[in-house]
Amino acid sequence: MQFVRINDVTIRYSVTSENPANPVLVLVNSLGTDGRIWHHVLPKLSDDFTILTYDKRGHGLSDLGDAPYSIDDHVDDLIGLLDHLEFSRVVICGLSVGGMIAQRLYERRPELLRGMILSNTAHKIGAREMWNQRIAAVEAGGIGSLCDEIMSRWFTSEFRQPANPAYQGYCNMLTRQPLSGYTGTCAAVRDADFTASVPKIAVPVLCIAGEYDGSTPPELVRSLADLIPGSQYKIIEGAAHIPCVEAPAAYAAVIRSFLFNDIMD
Ligand SMILES: O=C(O)CC1=CCC(=O)O1
Repeated sequence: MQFVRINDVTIRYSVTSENPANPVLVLVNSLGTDGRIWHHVLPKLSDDFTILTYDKRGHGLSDLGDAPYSIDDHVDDLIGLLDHLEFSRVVICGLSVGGMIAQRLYERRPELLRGMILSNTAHKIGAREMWNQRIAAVEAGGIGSLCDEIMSRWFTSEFRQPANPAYQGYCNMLTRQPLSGYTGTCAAVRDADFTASVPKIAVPVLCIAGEYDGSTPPELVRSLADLIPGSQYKIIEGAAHIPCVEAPAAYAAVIRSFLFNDIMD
């Protein structure tokens, strides 16, 4: 685990097995989570890829910075982190708002990317009013007041059992995120719309949906894939919004297949 100061914000990051011969895969976490969501996926991919994970600003051990944020604030941090590590021509895998960060990174700095995995995400997620209501509810009652509702979209009912300690752990992860980091990123998602820019993406793209995803349902992810020429679309069965937690083997397998068949020469 390492830390770097970027744009006056301390960012926590981690890089696996830095073998210069391996392609770099950058994993970008979702709203209300931090880089630990990738824990079960890393061992399945790290023999063949150098993997960068980090905590977006306002999440995990990274600083808050000045909330609310825009997607560009998150993209500035990621560009700073890639520059710091001297990584370029990476494959990015962004989950949910992480996928929006990926879409905007491509728009701003396409030369940094050789491929994209847009996971449980879309060109536009949710209506402005929905995000404003969520921000107001969290400001009034804390993130915990929405925990059950949010978890019902993140995980299947099989996972959401009180006897499942992992379920409790991810509730803790959500509710322990800094309030303004969470609401600040809600504002970034609210204000983002990449409908016009994603048809211009000209690197290989894999769009991943979770069968039971209540936040970015399969038909929404499919509509993103339909906008991107030549993109692939895969559904992870038996998972919801966070398949890297609920179905890490299936998730790593579709990523591996895409990387080996469509990215690496
Ligand atoms: O918490 C949610 O509703 C799901 C979500 C939307 C954007 C994101 O990153 O997560």
